[in-house]
Amino acid sequence: MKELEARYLERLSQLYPTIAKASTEIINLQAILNLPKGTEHFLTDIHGEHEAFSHVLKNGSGSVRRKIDDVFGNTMSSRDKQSLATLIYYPKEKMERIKKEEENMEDWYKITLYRLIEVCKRTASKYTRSKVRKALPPDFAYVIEELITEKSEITDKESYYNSIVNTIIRIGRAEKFIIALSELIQRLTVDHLHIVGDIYDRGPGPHIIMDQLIQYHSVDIQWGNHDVLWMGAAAGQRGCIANVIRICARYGNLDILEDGYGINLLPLANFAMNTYGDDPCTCFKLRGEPDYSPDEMKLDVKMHKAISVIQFKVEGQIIKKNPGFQMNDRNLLHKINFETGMVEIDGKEYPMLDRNFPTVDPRKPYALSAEEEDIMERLEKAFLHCERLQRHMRFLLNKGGLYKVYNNNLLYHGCVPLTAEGELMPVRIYGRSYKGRGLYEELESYVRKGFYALDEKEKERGRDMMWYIWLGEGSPLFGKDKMATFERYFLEDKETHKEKKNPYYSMLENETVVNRILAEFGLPPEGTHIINGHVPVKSKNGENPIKCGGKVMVIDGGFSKAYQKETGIAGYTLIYNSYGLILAAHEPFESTEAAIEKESDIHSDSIVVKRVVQRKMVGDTDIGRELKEQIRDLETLLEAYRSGRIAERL
Ligand SMILES: O=P(O)(O)OC[C@H]1O[C@](O)(COP(=O)(O)O)[C@@H](O)[C@@H]1O
Ligand SMILES: [Mn+2]
Repeated sequence: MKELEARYLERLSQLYPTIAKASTEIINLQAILNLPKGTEHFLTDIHGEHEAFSHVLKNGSGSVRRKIDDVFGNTMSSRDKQSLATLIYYPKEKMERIKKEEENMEDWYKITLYRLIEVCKRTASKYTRSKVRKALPPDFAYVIEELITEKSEITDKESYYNSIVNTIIRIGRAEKFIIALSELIQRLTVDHLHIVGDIYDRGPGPHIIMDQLIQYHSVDIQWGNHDVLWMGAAAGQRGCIANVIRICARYGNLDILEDGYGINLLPLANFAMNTYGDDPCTCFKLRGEPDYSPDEMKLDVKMHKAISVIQFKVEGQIIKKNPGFQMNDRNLLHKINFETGMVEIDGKEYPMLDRNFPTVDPRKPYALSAEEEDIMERLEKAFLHCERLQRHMRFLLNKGGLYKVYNNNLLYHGCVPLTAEGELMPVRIYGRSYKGRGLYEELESYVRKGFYALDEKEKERGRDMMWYIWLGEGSPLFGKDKMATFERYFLEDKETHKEKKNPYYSMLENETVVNRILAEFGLPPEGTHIINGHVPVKSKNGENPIKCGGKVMVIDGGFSKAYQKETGIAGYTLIYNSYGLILAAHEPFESTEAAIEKESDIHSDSIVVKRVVQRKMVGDTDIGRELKEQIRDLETLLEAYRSGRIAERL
């Protein structure tokens, strides 16, 4: 041990070779510990709605607006504040409009620059100089630093300031400078972003969201069931591929695959036209309001049906291959009587709403036809070899996981599967039983194996496990007894469509249970929270996202347009700044266009869930803990220098 410590100190002394250098670093780190904690932003269930996502990212769920309020208080009208906020969110677009209306642009530039610099000063004051410097846009780094740093030596600050601003305007750089300042404010307002799952499916732009996340300065992701579905598809798992395409078809979003990811769907389209040419495919009507011509609509519903039938077949094969999944009862194709058009489910007979299954051989209902097989082979290759998709999935793998413990909060997308008694529910994974945190970790390791395992068998298990995570009863990301896709397409009886939620969801007011979950993940019962998404909060029915006196927050972002329309669901996002936790309730997002034009902000209401007694500092956070460790190590090094154990490297 002593030897290890000596070696470690030697290494450290290479980085801090003198007493002076080690001391400076200790002082710097100590200074960081005493700064206010950075703002964390939590978003979930974005479901491909890239415009709404982008807006919430820009407004920091109300954080930018709060900064403006802090700086200008009563000295600015609410309208002006909103205009300034909109400018900060959409500087380029907003200025285009202003230029058309404003008569004296020079005055406008002056006032605006002054205002932006004030907001910028306030947002930057929470951080060290070095951190702010790293965030500065290179073109304006020097001048911004000048403007946002207090200059006690300069007595006539106003004229110093004015001369800089006048020069910027005179040489025609005002617009670029306004854009740079606005983006800097956005960048500094939120220090770290958490995405609590479900970036993909239902909306039109998940690939755009992924690109934005890759650019974002600091983010972690807790995978949602839809994200793992896409990961499985990218890994070449056929059940996942079929589901991904089915959901894209269902929402009129096949463009995501064709244009976004360059996956060729022509073979599927041809096959669908040939096979279901005269079939009205009434069970496969689209959801949402895709911008389609009647012909496009016709083609899409046929593709929707074609891929759904393929899905039921390949899923049947996966279920047979993996008896451990215990999903035999989800295999329903062999329960259809193709002559009478009845299907038997749980001992009851139901009439099928669709009776046209030209590719299903009643003797071998789960076998793909030769054409279907050919399509799946091509799709598998296309998913595996799509560069953009693979890049997006690698990002999910690198920045994400199934859960995260961060600054005393436990984050996951769905739930921790529980028994009816509120105990951790054991789930069998390839012959062994896991629960709670162990279950999470085992499943996550299989997801990674699905991409990286050398052993082909393990890799295949990993891939199949991704499909299971999407819809399995024991999946913490799904948290329901079954996914009733078959019933929802083919049976009229709504009772059969019901998917029963895991007992977890009805026990969130039970403090003993909640503490049990927290303890399972190594967290104490006090000062900690569970943050999850996945279940839309039906505010119309009086549902509340805050449970267990504020210990649990279910913050489905409610971004999904199709869901908003049907149930009046409100979305929630969460902010955790140095003063506490703030829940933001959102109204439906109309469009980026409206946000700029009408200056409407979808963030409507802020509910303070928890206000800390003492402002939280970096020293109180996880990073603070690491910094304190570094300080301790450096102090040991200092001691070694001073006692002569290690010589300075002068
Ligand atoms: O309404 P849709 O898009 O058909 O999806 C319904 C399906 O989505 C699920 O709710 C899963 O998606 P979520 O993770 O967004 O809840 C299934 O349980 C359900 O069968
Ligand atoms: Mn989900």
